[in-house]
Amino acid sequence: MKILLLGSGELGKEFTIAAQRIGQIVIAVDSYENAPAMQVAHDFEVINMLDGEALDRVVAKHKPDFIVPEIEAIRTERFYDYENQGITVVPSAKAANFTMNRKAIRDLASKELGLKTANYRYATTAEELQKGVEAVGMPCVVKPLMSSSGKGQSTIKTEADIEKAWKYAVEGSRGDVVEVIVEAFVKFNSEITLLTVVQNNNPTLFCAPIGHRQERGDYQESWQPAIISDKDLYEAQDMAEKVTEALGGAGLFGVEFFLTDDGVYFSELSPRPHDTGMVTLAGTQNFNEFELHLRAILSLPIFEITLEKAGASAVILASENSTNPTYSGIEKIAALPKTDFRIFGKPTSRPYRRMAVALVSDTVETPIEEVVEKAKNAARLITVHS
Ligand SMILES: Nc1ncnc2c1ncn2[C@@H]1O[C@H](COP(=O)(O)OP(=O)(O)OP(=O)(O)O)[C@@H](O)[C@H]1O
Ligand SMILES: NCC(=O)N[C@@H]1O[C@H](COP(=O)([O-])[O-])[C@@H](O)[C@H]1O
Ligand SMILES: [Mg+2]
Repeated sequence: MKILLLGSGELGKEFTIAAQRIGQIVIAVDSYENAPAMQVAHDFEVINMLDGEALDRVVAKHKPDFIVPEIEAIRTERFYDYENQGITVVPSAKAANFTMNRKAIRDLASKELGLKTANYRYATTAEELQKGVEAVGMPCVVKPLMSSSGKGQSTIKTEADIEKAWKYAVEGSRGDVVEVIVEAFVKFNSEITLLTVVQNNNPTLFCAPIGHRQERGDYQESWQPAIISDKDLYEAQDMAEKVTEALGGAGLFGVEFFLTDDGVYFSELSPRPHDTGMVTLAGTQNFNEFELHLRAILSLPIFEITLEKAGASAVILASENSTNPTYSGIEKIAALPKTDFRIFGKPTSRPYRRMAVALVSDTVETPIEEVVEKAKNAARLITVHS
């Protein structure tokens, strides 16, 4: 089968490797040359994926069987057309289109499906944001409707923050829409990603929940399994099933939840492998999240997902701009037991750009905090130089 991968970062690279291993053809697309997945794909294209005509050209040229989005910033409206042409858009044109825009997915989850979410409003001007803040109360979180990895996201604690939050969100917005969502701050005890695998002819399966910690809206460490109550787990699974069913198609979704004293809140979801799911690269499961995504897409039956180990991942970020990033400390991390790492091979760095990840695993009985601590210490051994 021929797969057109739209987005070629670290997640796409691992997906491509999984696909290559079982003889699939991958054409990797991104906005810059030598992106991680391009380094391991059969062929590549460099285009602006928000440009519908450029997308049409690439689709017409390669005639893929599958289109697999790897990022959100894509002219996803075109996907409905590709579906009509007989191409399978993963997981579905609707899933990719709805999750690209926080408004579409939030209204679907909250209004249509009745899932519990933070109270929220939308705003297209600083004045509307002021009204939104009054409605949801402070503290609250502001995010551009189109952004990811925490870009343009900030927390409003006092009146004085409103104007700043508006400007920051508009600057951090990636699409052509100048609109933000303002959400009540959820005082969560922890947050999880529930990797949910929707299969074409078989039941939906759930991975063991993944816990994670975020800074600046971007993940720093993730671990599996997250220790949560059965009640919270069933609530999360039920919500994940409802939202993935409404979006349609087959594939792996990363469904994000906040766990609070008054139950589970739905946050958002990725209709594709999730960054926090990189912990599965530590060998925590019989199949990692990329293999699961691939199998579900190809309609290869997945009999079960088993938790084989406890694991943790910790990110390794760049601190400076560079067009030739290099790495030190690899021999140190390599010397550690039960430890592995990935260097993504990004051709350039900028402050806070995720360049690599440390992976640690241990027996399922090991206290998960210990595994996380080891992953953090391992990550500190690698330095990105400019
Ligand atoms: N309403 C909220 N209350 C409390 N914390 C929040 C809220 N919204 C977001 N956060 C924090 O910010 C993080 C990032 O938010 P969110 O997942 O919405 O951003 P994102 O830009 O879509 O990130 P990604 O694309 O990496 O998933 C959350 O995981 C959580 O830690
Ligand atoms: N939270 C979404 C996420 O983790 N996406 C992953 O990061 C890449 C972009 O990285 P970059 O900004 O360093 O190019 C994306 O291509 C994807 O692999
Ligand atoms: Mg998120």
